[in-house]
Amino acid sequence: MQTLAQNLTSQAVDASLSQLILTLADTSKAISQAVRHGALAGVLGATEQENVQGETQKKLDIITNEMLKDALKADGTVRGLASEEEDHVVEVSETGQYLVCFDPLDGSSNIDINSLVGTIFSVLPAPTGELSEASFLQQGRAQLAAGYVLYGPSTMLALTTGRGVQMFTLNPETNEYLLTQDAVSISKDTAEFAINMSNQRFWEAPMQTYIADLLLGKIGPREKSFNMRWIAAMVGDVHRVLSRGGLFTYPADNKDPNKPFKLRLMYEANPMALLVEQAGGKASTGYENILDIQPEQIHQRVAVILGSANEVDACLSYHGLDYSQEPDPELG
Ligand SMILES: O=P(O)(O)OC[C@H]1O[C@](O)(COP(=O)(O)O)[C@@H](O)[C@@H]1O
Ligand SMILES: [Mg+2]
Ligand SMILES: [Mg+2]
Repeated sequence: MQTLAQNLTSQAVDASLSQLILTLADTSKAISQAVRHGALAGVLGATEQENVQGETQKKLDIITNEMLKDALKADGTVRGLASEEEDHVVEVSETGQYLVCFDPLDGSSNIDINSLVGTIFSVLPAPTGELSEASFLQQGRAQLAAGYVLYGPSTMLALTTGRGVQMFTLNPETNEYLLTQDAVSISKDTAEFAINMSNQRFWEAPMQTYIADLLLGKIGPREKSFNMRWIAAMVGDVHRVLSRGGLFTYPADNKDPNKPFKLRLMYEANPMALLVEQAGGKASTGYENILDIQPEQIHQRVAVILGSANEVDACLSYHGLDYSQEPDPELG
């Protein structure tokens, strides 16, 4: 089995980008250890602090953020970073070529129940000139690499550098990531969906109707039964979608009018959308392709609908969009 380093070489990934990916991977091994020790290391539980988004930070949110920041500062290829747990962008090295956006620990509410959590990252090219928040506001299509590490029964890394999606499993004996799945491909069709059903009454009408039709199963317009899953960690839900297909959505809701969306564009939606597209799936807000969004803020939130291509199309058709048809050449 190929190691991560061998795989990057065989894919002819640029040397400095490979170095950055290996740094992220090495840090995830240390995070995996910290997560694994759990209550033994006293790392569970919340702190008194809130992040810029008003969410109480867990101890592990802060620990993992510091681990990634320290590693990226030492790496030498990074110009700046943006993190869920940092109010502002952080300048790293004047000579760095890359910007890294990350969610150091996704699925924070799962920490204290010993359930799935992960790290999500996105790598963008660093524009020349002074570093500011504006340097980061690039469309998801500009990402040079994206991936996540899932700290589950085994620790797994899913990665894309724009050459499909590869999955690596951390060998606990050698502490090395080994390629366990190449050319990951999401099935076009699925009978499984993931949504937080407790928000149902707050969704927009198209999502209400779409989910109601899924729940009707064989006796409804879809004429097929669907199963539902919800891990409460995007990283776990997207891993399932990449592994066996499915539709994952965190749609717009009006529970809190000041916060219509939950997931963050720069370090949750964009990297996951690139992985999903590279595996043959689709990722949309319901109204536009996630990778085409022009970001306005580093902590901006978006609606997310992603997964098996035909099922995402089915969901979009309820939003008045039909992406499954080829464009009409007559209409130009
Ligand atoms: O609390 P809910 O509605 O189940 O939301 C779960 C969602 O929130 C998140 O946990 C947000 O991520 P963080 O834990 O990094 O804040 C997603 O991973 C997940 O899909
Ligand atoms: Mg998250
Ligand atoms: Mg997080």
